Amino acid sequence: MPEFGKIGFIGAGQMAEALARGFSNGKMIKFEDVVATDPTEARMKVFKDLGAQTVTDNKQVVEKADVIFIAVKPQYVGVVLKEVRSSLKDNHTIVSIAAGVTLAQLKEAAGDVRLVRVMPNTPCLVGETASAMCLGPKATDKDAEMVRKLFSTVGQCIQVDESLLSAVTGLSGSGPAYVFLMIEALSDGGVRAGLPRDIAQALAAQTVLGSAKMVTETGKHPGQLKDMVTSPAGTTIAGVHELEKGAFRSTVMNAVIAAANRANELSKQ
Ligand SMILES: NC(=O)C1=CN([C@@H]2O[C@H](COP(=O)(O)OP(=O)(O)OC[C@H]3O[C@@H](n4cnc5c(N)ncnc54)[C@H](OP(=O)(O)O)[C@@H]3O)[C@@H](O)[C@H]2O)C=CC1
Ligand SMILES: O=C(O)[C@@H]1CCC=N1
Repeated sequence: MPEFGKIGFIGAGQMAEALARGFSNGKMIKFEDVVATDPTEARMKVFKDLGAQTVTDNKQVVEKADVIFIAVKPQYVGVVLKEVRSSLKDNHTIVSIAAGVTLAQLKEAAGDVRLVRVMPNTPCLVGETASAMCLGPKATDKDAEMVRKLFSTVGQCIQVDESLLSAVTGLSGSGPAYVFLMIEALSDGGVRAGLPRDIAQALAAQTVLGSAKMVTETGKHPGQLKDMVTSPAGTTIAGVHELEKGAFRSTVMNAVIAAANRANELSKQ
């Protein structure tokens, strides 16, 4: 019996694939212990080609798996859980990654089963996810330990109160998209200044990676690290001044808040 039993994915889209590949790269699971389902044949093929078992009925995932990831869009979570409710047993742990769908809504649809909410992000594909989880009333310490262990192999997983999960969604759930925009914009800037595209993109990505590492490894405040780059009357302050004119920091803050608000709206649908 594998450590986590069989892992099921209801919904085999982008995030399910990122998780499954990440868990497999982190040697937490083998694809032969994964069972997945999705209405889109092309998505089933992705999982089949990776070595997972694919089934055509959501109930079959529940019958075959012990840990079941609900990885459909938020508006379908209730429908999917009601569909499989009668097949859920004591051995099952349900892990929903859907933005905005609350533990109370999950319980209403699935019944009083062991529920965990996780908000991951796509960098789990490269072992660098920033994720947060919260536990439903029936989830056990073992469930918490299992989910933490799974997600810790693909990055970080912190336990938070459910009231913070929309803020987590706005920051780290959606955050990779903001960072990708930043990398694209840095590359475009480099191209505008005369660099070939491939060199610009490599420099932009490595600059973001190295800067993030300086924050995590030195523990210094980002403002202090910014000051270390910024020579008096130098080049950097000229660039920083342009960003401040464009309200860079408040725009990024507003992006996080807009995404968190959207997660709260999804809870009300
Ligand atoms: N993408 C991300 O970065 C993150 C996503 N999430 C959450 O993950 C969930 C999935 O998002 P994402 O992977 O991006 O979305 P995708 O659309 O890529 O994946 C969802 C998949 O579920 C399938 N699906 C739809 N209805 C059903 C059903 N009744 N039974 C089984 N499968 C079904 C969809 O098929 P079809 O296309 O045919 O409808 C689709 O392939 C969402 O709830 C999102 O909030 C959380 C964190 C990060
Ligand atoms: O865009 C979304 O709704 C999902 C949730 C967090 C990241 N992607």
